[in-house]
Amino acid sequence: MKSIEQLRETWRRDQVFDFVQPTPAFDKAIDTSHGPILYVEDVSVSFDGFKALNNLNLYIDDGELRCIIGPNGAGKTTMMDVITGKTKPDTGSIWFGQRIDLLKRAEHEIARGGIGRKFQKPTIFEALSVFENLELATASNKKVWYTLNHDLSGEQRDRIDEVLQQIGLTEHYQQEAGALSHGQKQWLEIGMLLVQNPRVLLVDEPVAGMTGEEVEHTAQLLTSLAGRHSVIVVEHDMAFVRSIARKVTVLHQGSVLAEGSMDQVQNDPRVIEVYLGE
Ligand SMILES: Nc1ncnc2c1ncn2[C@@H]1O[C@H](COP(=O)(O)OP(=O)(O)OP(=O)(O)O)[C@@H](O)[C@H]1O
Repeated sequence: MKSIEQLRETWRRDQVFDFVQPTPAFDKAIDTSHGPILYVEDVSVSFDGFKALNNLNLYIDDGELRCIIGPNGAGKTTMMDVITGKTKPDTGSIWFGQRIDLLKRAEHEIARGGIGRKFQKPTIFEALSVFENLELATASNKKVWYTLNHDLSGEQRDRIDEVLQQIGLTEHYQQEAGALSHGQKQWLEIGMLLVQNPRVLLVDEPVAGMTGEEVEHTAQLLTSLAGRHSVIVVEHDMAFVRSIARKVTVLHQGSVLAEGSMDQVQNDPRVIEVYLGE
């Protein structure tokens, strides 16, 4: 008969109870060989008969930085809600690469599977240090059981150091998060997503309330993330969008009204009409 010690060695918690099974990583299944990492096709969402999304079609290429603009009520938030699984559309399909059907996945699976979302209001732990916040965010990755029961691995520590550099908070790593400036809190929250190595990052109004210097830093940060991640930025601040934009999508009444460079969309008569009529 095996001793308790021997049993412990062979016992795998994640194989005992279904409910502690870690979410399977999507990584290997994400097929971007045709270019896009996200396919949003013919997606409609109605609230009490009102169409917040109306046959929306949107394709995001792997590694691109896309800005999404549009007047109030255009459907930008609802678009992020359907991609992240918060809202299930009435019709249409959403694929992560060519093989993962996001409509069959729950919100937490999508988050852990590689689609990170940064809400407007930071949700950092104010009483913890910058480093501890990043450490906790690391723990919510796919190996959650492992991470909660072990010290950080060298690889995780290296990733946190790398992210601290990216978000410009290396010198503040011991500082209490609550004492950071508004901009630094926003970067920390982006960092908390980055330590989980998301393939896609959705960022909602990242520069609202920031100082000019903070806006500039945020522009550098988001542009530096493209390539390794696909970044979707929803923003009202046109000067900021202009400073980072490669391709811009204009939403209006739940559909794509125009798409192209910032100059192209700003000179599009349909876009001008929609914004002037706001
Ligand atoms: N849960 C809901 N119930 C009812 N109506 C909703 C709901 N969520 C959104 N809507 C409506 O759907 C439309 C699109 O809303 P959405 O928040 O997606 O637009 P938005 O482009 O993000 O706007 P804003 O720029 O003002 O944040 C709006 O008219 C909104 O009132």
